Amino acid sequence: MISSSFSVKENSYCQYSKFRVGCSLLCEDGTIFNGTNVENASYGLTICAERSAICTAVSQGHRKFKAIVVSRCDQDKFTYPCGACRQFIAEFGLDIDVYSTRPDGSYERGTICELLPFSFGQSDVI
Ligand SMILES: O=c1ccn([C@H]2C[C@H](O)[C@@H](CO)O2)c(=O)[nH]1
Ligand SMILES: [Zn+2]
Repeated sequence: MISSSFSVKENSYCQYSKFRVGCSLLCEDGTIFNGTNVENASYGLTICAERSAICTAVSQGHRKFKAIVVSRCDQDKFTYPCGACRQFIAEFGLDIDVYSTRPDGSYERGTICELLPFSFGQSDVI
């Protein structure tokens, strides 16, 4: 998962920010989907790597996810998904593990519930 997120990061389309992000999403059945950030000249249309991977997985009929691994740029620090992506991940389960990596392969982990406490979700609207 970590190495595949590193690899897919190279496909990042990020000519505006130059901030390359790669993401690997593990489904409960073991299938892995990858995603990168895809930027746009109309900046606000940019989609993050996390949402890109989730949309790919859902489009292929997968909805049950165990973990998501995110690798960003080549910075030597751990960073976590933006607020929009946290909300997007939480839609599919508050127990999903979120891993943040560093270029040396080290990682930190937290559940989406820890990253997005008091979240708004399906039970609030259905
Ligand atoms: O969780 C995040 C946060 C940012 N980005 C992307 C969006 C944009 O292309 C670049 C800089 O914000 O990083 C992601 O892919 N995931
Ligand atoms: Zn995001």
